[in-house]
Amino acid sequence: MAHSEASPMEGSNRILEEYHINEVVGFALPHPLEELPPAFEGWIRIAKSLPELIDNGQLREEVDQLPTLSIDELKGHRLQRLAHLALGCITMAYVWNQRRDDDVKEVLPRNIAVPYRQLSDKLGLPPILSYADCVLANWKKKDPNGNMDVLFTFPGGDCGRGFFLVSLLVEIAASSAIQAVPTVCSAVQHQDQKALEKAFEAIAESLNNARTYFQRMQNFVDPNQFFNVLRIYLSGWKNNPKLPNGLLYEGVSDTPEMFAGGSAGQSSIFQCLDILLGIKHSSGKGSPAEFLQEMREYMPPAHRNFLRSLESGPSVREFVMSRGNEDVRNAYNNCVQGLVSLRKFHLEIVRTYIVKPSSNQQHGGENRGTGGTNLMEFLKSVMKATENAIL
Ligand code: HEM
Ligand SMILES: N#Cc1ccc(NC(=O)NCc2cnc3scc(C#CC4CC4)n23)cc1
Repeated sequence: MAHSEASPMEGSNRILEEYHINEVVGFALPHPLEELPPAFEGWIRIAKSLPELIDNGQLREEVDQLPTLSIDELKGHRLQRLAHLALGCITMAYVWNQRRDDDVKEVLPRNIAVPYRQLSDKLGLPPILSYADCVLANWKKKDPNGNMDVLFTFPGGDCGRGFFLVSLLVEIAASSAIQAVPTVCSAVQHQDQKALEKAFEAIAESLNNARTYFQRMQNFVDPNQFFNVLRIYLSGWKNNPKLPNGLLYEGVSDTPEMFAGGSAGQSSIFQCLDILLGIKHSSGKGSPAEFLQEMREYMPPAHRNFLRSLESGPSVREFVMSRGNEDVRNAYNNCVQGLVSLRKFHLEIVRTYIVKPSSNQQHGGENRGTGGTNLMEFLKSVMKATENAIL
């Protein structure tokens, strides 16, 4: 990671800003916009009404009647992120509609496919709803005392709101761990044991705090609504038997294309901490490491580059193992333990929200993760690899 000569804290803020990482909300988009220019009101109107339009069977008709708009008027990162989020939500609703297997659309009409691909290319994001869209950019301050709400959601009652907002709160709580990353790198570079111990302590505290937000999921999200409704709208068209060839983006390409469904493997927080702490996931064909690497392509480019820059720096873990004093080793282990306990709790959540509801289904089929892997094996492997990093 590039180092500035300024003081570690000032330098670290400047380094993080360069990678579009905010000191308050971390990888989340600070102050997302809520409105598009008047010409685009149709996109916002439809995206804001997906549950109603799907329920009364009007969604696809409304989308088909949209004019094909030029995105030239959509200036600036925030406006483009809002438009990308709105079109992502409309795309998922248009493809999956009322969730019946015989009701899937294999062609996305040109009036949204063309601007959606143009915005995706501008932003370096995939033309499918991603974590960067519906968690990191899908929020607003509801009132002056800081209550938040989502901008868009899907059928399933308050399930989408709870799922996206709790994830955002975890991201924001864990952002103070990211603030400490440049300080860790600088302390290793200067072999400053005390500074390194303090930075690790800040990371461990941040992860423990993030876990308390994680626990709110059970208050806000109903497992059956999540599994039977919301999950369908987050599904992608890569290795998905419901869209075996992928989705045809009319007016963009002549052949259908495959893109993976939304995944929190697209969360930069966890991947960043894995890299910093030297946690290696099992690799090889179809492995967790391969899946997580692929999910980086679905992140905003600046965040993808931050992870790459972190990977190219000196190994923090090597330094702790070879030169760290006992306090540094303990502080390092507390950070790893913080990630282990988050991932153990997450496994419990997945049992409640996926394994149990899916066993209530007739076919009781294998729980497919995004990207077609068996998700429990994936998550257990990721948790075990974290546990194995304890010194
Ligand atoms: C109802 C709640 C949740 C369910 C059912 C759930 C389910 C899953 C599943 C199935 C995966 C496997 C990969 C994928 O398909 O994305 C996954 C991965 C992941 N989830 Fe969740 N999740 C939930 C809540 C959360 C929350 C609140 C967070 C915190 C931001 C989170 C963070 C992650 C991360 C970081 C991964 C990638 C694997 C890892 O780094 O451990 N999840 N989750
Ligand atoms: N059966 C089944 C089955 C059920 C769920 C999944 N995967 C899944 O929901 N991934 C997303 C995810 C995981 N953890 C978290 S926190 C925030 C998000 C999000 C998001 C938006 C979509 C981008 N996520 C796989 C299989």
